[in-house]
Amino acid sequence: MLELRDITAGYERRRPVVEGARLTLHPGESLGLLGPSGCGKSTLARVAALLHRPDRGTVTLDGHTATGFRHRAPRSLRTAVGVVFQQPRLAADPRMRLRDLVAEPLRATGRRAEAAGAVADLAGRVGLGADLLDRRPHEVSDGQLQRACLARALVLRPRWLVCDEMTAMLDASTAAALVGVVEEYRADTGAGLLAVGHDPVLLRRWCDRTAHWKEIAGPH
Ligand SMILES: Nc1ncnc2c1ncn2[C@@H]1O[C@H](COP(=O)(O)OP(=O)(O)OP(=O)(O)O)[C@@H](O)[C@H]1O
Repeated sequence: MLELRDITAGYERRRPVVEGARLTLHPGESLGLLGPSGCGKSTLARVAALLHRPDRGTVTLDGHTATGFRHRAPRSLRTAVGVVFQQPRLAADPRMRLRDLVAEPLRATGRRAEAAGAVADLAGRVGLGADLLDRRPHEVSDGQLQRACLARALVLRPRWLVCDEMTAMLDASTAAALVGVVEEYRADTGAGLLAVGHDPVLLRRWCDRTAHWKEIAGPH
C-alpha cells in the first residue's frame, strides 16, 4: 500500500500549499489525481515520492513509514518509487548522454554492472534507438528526453510509480506511447501508479480510478 496520511506541506512554514491531504493506493492500483493548476498536486506527488519533507503527516510504503525524505530517506524506500516529472529538461543532467541518464540510478545504488543490459532492454521498451542513447539532452527532442526519463524511472523496477504531468509537454502519439510503456510495465510487475494531471479524459482512460483534489485535500 501507498498511504499518505494528513499531509501538510509547502515551502514556507506558515503558508502550506497542501493541507491535510490523504490518499491510499492498494498494491497494483492506479489513481489519477486531478486538480487545477497551482493547487499543490506536484508538491503532494513529490511528498509521495519521498522527495519533499511534509510539515505534518506520514507517508507509508508497503507498511514502512518514511522517517526521512530526499537523501535522508532509506534507500530501500527511495528505490521503491520511480518518478517522472512534467519537464524532462529540468529533470535531466544536461552533461549526461541518455544511456548514462537511464543507468544513473543503477550506478547510484552500486549496480553498475547491470547497466548495459538494463539500458538496452529499457531503450527498446520506450522506443529509443541506439543512436539516440549516445546523445546529450540538448541533442534530442522533449519527447525523446521524456522517453529516457521514463526509462530511468523504471530501471530499478520500482513497486510504485509517480507520474507528475508526464505527458503534458508531448504530442498525442508520444503521450500515448509513454502511457503504453507504463501500463506494460505495470502489467509485468504489478506496480501501482499515482498519475497527476489536469486532463480528466486522459486520466480516466489511463487509471483505475480518479480523484479530484477537493476530495483528498483541504478542509474535511
Ligand atoms: N519551490 C517552490 N518554492 C515556493 N513555492 C512553490 C515552489 N513550488 C511550488 N510552489 C508553489 O506551491 C503552490 C503549489 O504548486 P504545485 O506545483 O504543487 O501545484 P500543481 O497543482 O502541481 O500545479 P500545476 O498543475 O500548475 O503543475 C503554487 O502556488 C506554487 O507557486
